[in-house]
Amino acid sequence: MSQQDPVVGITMGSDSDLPVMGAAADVLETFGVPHEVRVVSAHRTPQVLADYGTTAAERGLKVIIAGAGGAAHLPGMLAAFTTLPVIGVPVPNGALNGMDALLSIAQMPGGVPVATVAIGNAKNAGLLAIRMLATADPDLAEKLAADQQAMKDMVADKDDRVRARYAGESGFGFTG
Ligand SMILES: Nc1c(C(=O)O)ncn1[C@@H]1O[C@H](COP(=O)(O)O)[C@@H](O)[C@H]1O
Repeated sequence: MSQQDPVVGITMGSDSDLPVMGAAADVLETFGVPHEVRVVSAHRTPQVLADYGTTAAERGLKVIIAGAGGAAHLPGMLAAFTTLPVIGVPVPNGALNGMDALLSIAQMPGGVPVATVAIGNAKNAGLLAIRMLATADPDLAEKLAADQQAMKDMVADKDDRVRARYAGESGFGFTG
């Protein structure tokens, strides 16, 4: 397999999901994880979905991310066609703003698991895929650890600024 062969497949039910799903591609790009991005629909292109799911592992994919809105059957149907881990992203749209997609994706029958992230949180889907890959990739695990440390530093910074702003105002002897 060449260096550039995708190991993560990002799929979505429509190109209208792209503004949300782009965040998954962005985080994979940042971590240097080869990925592909496809529009695949359980309802509108069922045969393409079946082909994608059945060939994903033999094409070298390790994880599939699937985002869909409304009656979101894409992640579950992909999970039915493959043994690869599937991460579902409920895309917010329409009258129910993602609640429908969240329940469609999370409420899978026993035996066909789909990992589900929060409504619209494609970034976490990307990060979860990276965590899965990192279990067998020490370089990637190191990058994840550095990213986590940067987040800790950022929050510590915020804490410093908030504490400085309210220092001496608490009246409860708040010294932390
Ligand atoms: N939920 C699904 C599936 C599927 O689950 O296979 N295919 C398309 N869709 C969703 O329909 C919404 C509206 O799509 P359009 O914007 O194309 O009308 C999108 O959020 C898409 O994910």
